[in-house]
Amino acid sequence: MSNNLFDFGMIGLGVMGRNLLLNVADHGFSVIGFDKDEAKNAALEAAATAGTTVKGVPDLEDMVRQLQTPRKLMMLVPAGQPVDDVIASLLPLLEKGDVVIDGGNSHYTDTLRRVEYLKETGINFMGMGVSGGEQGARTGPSMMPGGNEEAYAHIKPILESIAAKVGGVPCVDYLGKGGAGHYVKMVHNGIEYAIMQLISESYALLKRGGLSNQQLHETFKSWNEGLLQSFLVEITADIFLQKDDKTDAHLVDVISDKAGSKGTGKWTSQDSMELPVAVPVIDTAVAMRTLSGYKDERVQAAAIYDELISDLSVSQEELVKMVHDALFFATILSYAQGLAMLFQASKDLKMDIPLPKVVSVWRGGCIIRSTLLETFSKAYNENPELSNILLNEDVAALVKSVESGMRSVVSLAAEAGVPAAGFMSALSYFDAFRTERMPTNLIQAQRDYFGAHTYQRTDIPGTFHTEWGQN
Ligand SMILES: NC(=O)C1=CN([C@@H]2O[C@H](COP(=O)(O)OP(=O)(O)OC[C@H]3O[C@@H](n4cnc5c(N)ncnc54)[C@H](OP(=O)(O)O)[C@@H]3O)[C@@H](O)[C@H]2O)C=CC1
Ligand SMILES: O=C(CO)[C@H](O)[C@H](O)COP(=O)(O)O
Repeated sequence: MSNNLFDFGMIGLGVMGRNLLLNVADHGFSVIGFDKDEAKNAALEAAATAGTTVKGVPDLEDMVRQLQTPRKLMMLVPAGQPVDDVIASLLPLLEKGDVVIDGGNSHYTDTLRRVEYLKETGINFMGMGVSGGEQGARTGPSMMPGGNEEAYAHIKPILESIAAKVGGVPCVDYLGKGGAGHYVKMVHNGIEYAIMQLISESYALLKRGGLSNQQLHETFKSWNEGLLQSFLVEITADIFLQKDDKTDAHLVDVISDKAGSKGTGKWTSQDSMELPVAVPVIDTAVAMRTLSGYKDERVQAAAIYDELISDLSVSQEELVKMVHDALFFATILSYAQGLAMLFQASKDLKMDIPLPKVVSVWRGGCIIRSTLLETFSKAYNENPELSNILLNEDVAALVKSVESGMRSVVSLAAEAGVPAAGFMSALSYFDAFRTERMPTNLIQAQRDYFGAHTYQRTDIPGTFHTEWGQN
């Protein structure tokens, strides 16, 4: 700490802000945090590692005054109005050249608006996705910054030092212009939603097959040692062991089935439709969280319709094998859809998102980290302009190796009445994607029939209209 001035400041000392700031301090930087709640400032200082320089203050102006120039500041506050409020409070306190990073889950259009607005003041505003939750923030998150590349150079040493590392490579990189950082994080969360939905469907099938929580733990644990190795599979294995501290039950069995959401999955779906790019597994995951909230209707429907159509017609051993394959297949499809969306958005929204860097940054620290990302990394390094990873031959080989298990699971779920919308959506997307001629020629005929919307032919160039039904 030189001149008694701090290297880095944080606004918002909640779950993410506190942990990320402590992580920065652990890497030799002097840090100062601001939260109007004095208890949070005290908690920050109390949690600091011995020998590090960490201070919490309840006054924003006081914090800004104690930062080295050009100032390097991050905010980790709830998305939306709080971010605009923080910016408004900061503006009179900052100078040209200062760097302000919004590390929360802001919508990328808000970020774009803020970048443009702050450009006039000479303040470098960057939107950055942070992933890894509480633990990741404390020990090594994955970070997805976008915006002004020159401003990134000022904060790069700090971010690289605190990021998760895979093979010594930090899981942070400059990911494109404007709102690119938050766009990449939004799609990351869309993929997160999709994989979580698929894991929950795997759980439903295995549970219907009679696996106990102990067996579910063992199954997910062994999956995490193979092709399916990932953070989400790893924590799922742990979850099945957790006992409730209020009853004798396993905690998972007493948790309400209404799933929450803060919006990023929905934004991914909404934006995919704007582009447009098809991301049906993500759409399905969003829809299933929504449906989970309609508890009263589901309870009524369960009384009207027989929930248990039939038992599963396979042994537990066969079931575990085929669900494993289906989960692997559909997980690949979830990444494929999200990455295809990034490919298109990068061009259409002029963000120049480098996909090889995106998958590299996702390899460690983040919620969707998995061994599969190594394969995708290789695919994008071979061809950075790959529009869909399903077109890469290594990925195709993996997909083909588990395709039959995927088909068996969809049949089994349909037969037995186990809801598996994510799996079904993944397989249907795949079957459409690998189809040279979809049946959408009929839709074109219908559109032209009722609305004179015209159509193109397969044999003659041009646009055509027919007076239908006259021959
Ligand atoms: N939790 C997670 O796993 C992850 C969260 N994120 C994102 O990071 C951001 C922060 O999340 P998280 O740390 O979990 O949230 P918390 O609610 O734990 O913390 C938010 C902090 O922001 C402060 N704050 C709220 N409004 C303002 C304001 N107007 N001015 C100044 N400070 C304010 C709060 O202060 P106080 O309450 O004292 O007023 C609080 O300390 C969100 O955008 C979230 O979506 C991203 C990745 C993972
Ligand atoms: O960004 C995150 C992880 O990457 C946050 O944990 C986020 O809150 C998850 O989304 P949701 O609350 O909608 O499930």
